[in-house]
Amino acid sequence: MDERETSGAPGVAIRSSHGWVSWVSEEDVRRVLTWDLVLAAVRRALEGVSRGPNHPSGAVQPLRTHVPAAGRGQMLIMPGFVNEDAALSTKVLQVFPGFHHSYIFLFHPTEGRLQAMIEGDAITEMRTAAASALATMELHPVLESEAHHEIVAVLGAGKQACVHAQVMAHCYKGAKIRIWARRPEAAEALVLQLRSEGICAESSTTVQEAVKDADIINICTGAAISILKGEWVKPGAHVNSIGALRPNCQEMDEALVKSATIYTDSREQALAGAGDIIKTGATITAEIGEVLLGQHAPPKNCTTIFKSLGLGVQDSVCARLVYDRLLAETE
Ligand SMILES: NC(=O)C1=CN([C@@H]2O[C@H](COP(=O)(O)OP(=O)(O)OC[C@H]3O[C@@H](n4cnc5c(N)ncnc54)[C@H](O)[C@@H]3O)[C@@H](O)[C@H]2O)C=CC1
Ligand SMILES: O=C(O)C1=NCCCC1
Repeated sequence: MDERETSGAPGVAIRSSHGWVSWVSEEDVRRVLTWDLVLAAVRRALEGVSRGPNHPSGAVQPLRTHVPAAGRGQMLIMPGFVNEDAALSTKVLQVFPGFHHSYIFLFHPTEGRLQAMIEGDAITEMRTAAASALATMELHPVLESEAHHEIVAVLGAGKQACVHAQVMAHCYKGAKIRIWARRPEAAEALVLQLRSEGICAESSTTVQEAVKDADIINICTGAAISILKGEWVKPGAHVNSIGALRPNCQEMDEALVKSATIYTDSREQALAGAGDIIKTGATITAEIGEVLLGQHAPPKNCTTIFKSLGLGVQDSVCARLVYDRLLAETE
């Protein structure tokens, strides 16, 4: 009999001395994940972080470890456990010149054995954008008026910019997306891709033009110094800030950070790594999980910032989701 038939493991099954382990490709991840599934899973992860490790629906979220490697690269290690989802994993992210990829190792939550090795880039993209979308919907709820279509600025034209535009269009029907990128041709290419997906998108030539009157701003670049000034941002707008993830980096100017109410995915991770908060001495009002749980009511009509650090628990719930959906396909 073909060993694959006997393994019961989804994806490409590899026999280890501790049982079958699945190798799950990027293609399979993209095939089984939908925005609604990822939004729901990331919500449970964020709530779990804010509930803490001792709650029955809590999560365990250690700090990310950075391992500088010989030469010019580094390895980032991102573990996480979400009890509600039986999701225990570690993401290993390789950041080397010309090579920037991640792998998620998913473990059986009670037996400890390795269940799957999953290519991690698609999960990283979708769960990061989902966290931003969840924060945005809490802090900048969809307006009742059907006449109002949110203006959404996206700074950057890379992987995160693309998924942020897509998830914003998914959550805010009729949203008008504006893309700014350092290279205008990259912004144009993303605009064409989004339009081909039925999303209303246009490019802007400057950051200031992109964010003018915008209701929602997504900073999705590799910038290490501030590219967004407070004076350009409409009072009451919401900003998702997902980059500048080192204590000495910044992507928003002090005026913006100081004028806004600030939320994060993890207080602990933000105080360890978010230069926008560390360098400005800004106060974190609440974790977004506390808002999702109804433990904190966001103020109305204030400018808000979601400082996203990226958490291993977000990867864990998505990895579990992918594995379970692939398993269901084999049954
Ligand atoms: N918070 C989170 O959970 C996560 C955050 N990130 C962060 O998101 C950011 C974007 O990541 P990806 O889209 O995967 O990268 P990418 O390489 O696909 O795209 C980066 C974009 O930023 C632009 N860029 C680079 N330096 C710039 C600068 N100084 N000024 C303006 N634009 C600049 C590039 O031209 C490109 O358009 C990075 O800062 C990354 O560290 C990525 C994954 C998760
Ligand atoms: O959360 C992730 O995944 C991250 N990816 C790139 C930079 C650090 C955070």
